[in-house]
Amino acid sequence: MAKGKPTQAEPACRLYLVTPPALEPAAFAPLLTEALDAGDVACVQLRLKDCSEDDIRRACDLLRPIAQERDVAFILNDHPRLARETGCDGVHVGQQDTSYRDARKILGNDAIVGITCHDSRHLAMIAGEEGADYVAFGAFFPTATKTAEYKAEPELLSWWSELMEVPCVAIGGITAENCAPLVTAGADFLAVVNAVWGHPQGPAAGVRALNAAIEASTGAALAG
Ligand SMILES: Cc1ncc(COP(=O)(O)OP(=O)(O)O)c(N)n1
Ligand SMILES: Cc1ncsc1CCOP(=O)(O)O
Ligand SMILES: [Mg+2]
Repeated sequence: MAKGKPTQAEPACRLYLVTPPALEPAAFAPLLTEALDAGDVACVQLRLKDCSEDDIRRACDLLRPIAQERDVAFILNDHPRLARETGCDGVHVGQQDTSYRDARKILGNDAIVGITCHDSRHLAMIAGEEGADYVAFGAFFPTATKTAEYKAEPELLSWWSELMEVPCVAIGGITAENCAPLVTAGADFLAVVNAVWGHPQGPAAGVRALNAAIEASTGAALAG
């Protein structure tokens, strides 16, 4: 994930993979490799919940090179200090986490800092003005991965992308079957957990299905 909007050489909407909330790094490494070798992925977010800092460090040390060797940005959820310490490309922080300002102070200007904005134009405007590298909206669809308290609509993506340069990420229950309205509305990135790691034919099939759906929706949007 380069900082800023995708260039003309890049697809208009790209995949943003978020890891399952619990994983065993050595067992997960081949799955991550399989997913990243299956097609275009802009970014991987390591999102481990209920883990010690040492567990997160160990996971970063093993998984970060797999992404970075493939020019895929590796972003850590929730922990800006650990992100800096372990050589991640950036951090994702939510409204209850470290503030944007502190995360930026910890990581410096070259790092990617993304912010959860739920379904809120107001939160997104603040994040954009403060200098966030992307704003994340969701949940767009029902999800079993996280208890989602907010429900976002595709119009939020079209409003944002028509008005703002800062890229927007859509998250929450996104699958190859339901993603078309989000792509058409202007999502720069689709963030997914279960559609890839829970795909019945494995993560490579998940990445291929999502990229095919993104391409089909982008083609349809250009034609229409
Ligand atoms: C890309 C992306 N968008 C939203 C979130 C959610 O962040 P947050 O609200 O801090 O919740 P947790 O993920 O920490 O449970 C995200 N992680 N990534
Ligand atoms: C982290 C997060 N934030 C809002 S929904 C969500 C989980 C998305 O996972 P899935 O793609 O499996 O619905
Ligand atoms: Mg968080």
